[in-house]
Amino acid sequence: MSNAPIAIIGTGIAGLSAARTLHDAGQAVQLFDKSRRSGGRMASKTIGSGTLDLGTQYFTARDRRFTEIVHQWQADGWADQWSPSLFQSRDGQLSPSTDEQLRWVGTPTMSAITQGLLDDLPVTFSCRITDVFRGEEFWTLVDATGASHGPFSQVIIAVPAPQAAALLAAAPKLAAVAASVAMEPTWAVALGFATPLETSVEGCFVRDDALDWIARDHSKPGRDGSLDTWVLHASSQWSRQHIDLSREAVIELLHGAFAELIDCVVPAPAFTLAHRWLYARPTQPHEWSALADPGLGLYACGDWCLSGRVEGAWLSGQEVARKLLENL
Ligand SMILES: Cc1cc2nc3c(=O)[nH]c(=O)nc-3n(C[C@H](O)[C@H](O)[C@H](O)COP(=O)(O)OP(=O)(O)OC[C@H]3O[C@@H](n4cnc5c(N)ncnc54)[C@H](O)[C@@H]3O)c2cc1C
Ligand SMILES: NC(=O)C1=CC=CN([C@@H]2O[C@H](COP(=O)(O)OP(=O)(O)OC[C@H]3O[C@@H](n4cnc5c(N)ncnc54)[C@H](OP(=O)(O)O)[C@@H]3O)[C@@H](O)[C@H]2O)C1
Repeated sequence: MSNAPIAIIGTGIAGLSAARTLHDAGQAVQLFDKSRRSGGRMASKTIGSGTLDLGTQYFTARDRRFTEIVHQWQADGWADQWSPSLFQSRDGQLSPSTDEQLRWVGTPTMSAITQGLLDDLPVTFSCRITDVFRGEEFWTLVDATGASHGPFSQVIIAVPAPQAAALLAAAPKLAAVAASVAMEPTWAVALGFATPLETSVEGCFVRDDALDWIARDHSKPGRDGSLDTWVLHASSQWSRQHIDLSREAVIELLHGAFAELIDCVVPAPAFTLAHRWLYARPTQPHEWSALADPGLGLYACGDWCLSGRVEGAWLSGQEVARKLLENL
């Protein structure tokens, strides 16, 4: 066994789930991410004195192992339950839609969970990996500036499937599996109101043309900030149809759909923001858990290997770590 560390590309929940387990098993890891901080689709956006969850809104825990770790995160102060006043909207009709489902969020921000998992593990941010190749014994990564990183004993690719396919070129079978996964986009819009809206809605499953989900971000536990903040998610279909629209136009259209849906007066927002998630969710769940070529030392994990949700991403990271340790 070599002393070279294991490279992990991606500091979303899947990459960090794997990283933490490998580190706890005594393996040296080195993480890379193209963003400036961890979280990926669980990232939080800082707005003045507050933050917003533009991606993941909440997560559920159905698997026993994930339920246990979520309770650990709660004990660590990284996560808490969110019990919004839930509604649904169908054919323009808004109605209460209470249920018994436990829903969790990171506290005080969604990214607290990945920040907690990352802790002091070695990481290089703002580093987009473009090439992953193997020499006689070790792996080398090349980033978008042309700089090389390595040597590494093994590589885990923990990025959305369409981005993983390119990085898996050294293992054509794994690359083909990743390339077969279609992922849908989501346009997200945040609105901040100086005066709280006069509605009891805190979360709403929407089945209309444009919107898919709205949430009163401010109602989540631990959120600060002076504005009454809302996050609106467009449906996959609407997002695909409007993929190249300007941010301003998307804000105007989704703000309009929100004002029609909600049961109160909607004044002009004091603050607006739009974000386009190109690879928001796989079109369908899979049962791969994780991809592995142990002979080469190349692995892949991510939500797209399982349920397309936070729980699936974390479980996929666990599985990739298990497979890698088993083959050392
Ligand atoms: C709008 C939206 C709403 C959602 N809502 C929910 C929800 O309510 N509940 C739920 O359970 N799930 C939800 N999800 C899904 C959930 O966010 C994902 O399943 C989960 O976060 C995926 O984690 P991951 O680690 O697999 O991938 P990611 O979080 O995408 O992490 C991949 C990381 O890899 C980095 N990366 C990519 N390419 C490179 C490269 N070439 N070099 C270096 N770094 C790279 C990225 O910057 C990113 O940090 C939502 C997703 C979106 C987009
Ligand atoms: N926008 C994106 O890009 C997304 C990517 C990935 C996931 N997204 C959403 O995350 C939610 C996670 O699903 P899950 O963990 O299974 O949460 P649930 O709350 O259980 O929701 C699943 C699904 O069930 C319907 N639903 C649940 N509770 C209610 C309720 N009280 N009233 C009405 N409907 C409810 C709802 O789907 P429908 O098709 O039945 O409307 C929920 O979506 C999940 O919301 C993903 O969409 C987004």
